[in-house]
Amino acid sequence: MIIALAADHAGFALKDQLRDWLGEVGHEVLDLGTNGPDSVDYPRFGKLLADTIAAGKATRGIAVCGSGIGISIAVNRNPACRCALVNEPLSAALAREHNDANVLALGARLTGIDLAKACVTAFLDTSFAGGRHQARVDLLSATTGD
Ligand SMILES: O=C(CO)[C@H](O)[C@H](O)[C@H](O)COP(=O)(O)O
Repeated sequence: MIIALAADHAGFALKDQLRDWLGEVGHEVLDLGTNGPDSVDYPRFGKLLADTIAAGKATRGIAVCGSGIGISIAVNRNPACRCALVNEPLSAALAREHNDANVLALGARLTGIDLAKACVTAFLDTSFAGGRHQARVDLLSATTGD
């Protein structure tokens, strides 16, 4: 499984820590930037991550900005992505189990590295439950949603 990561200037340090840790524990990672503190626009990096998922170049994504809000909105504009903004691991697990989320969003100004790692672990280790949840996820992909 290839995991793509993207962040803005507020999220790049946490993104880099997660990238290095994921690599150390054996995951294949794709770092889409940004790679420094210079101010950038989260919609560009959210779109880059979403396009990467939509193109099949990665099967999971991690998106980081200051709060996680802006970049999660950006990722979710692509219908190929179901991006969940979380700040604790149970939500990360439920995002997989119920929503088949393929992108996790984190807020670097709100979530420290240990909590972020716990969220990422739950996100990567939890399977989609299917069943009644499949029809609901299918509705998310439908044009009108009804
Ligand atoms: O999108 C956000 C807020 O919803 C993110 O937290 C951004 O990282 C933040 O807006 C960036 O703010 P800055 O003052 O330009 O560093």
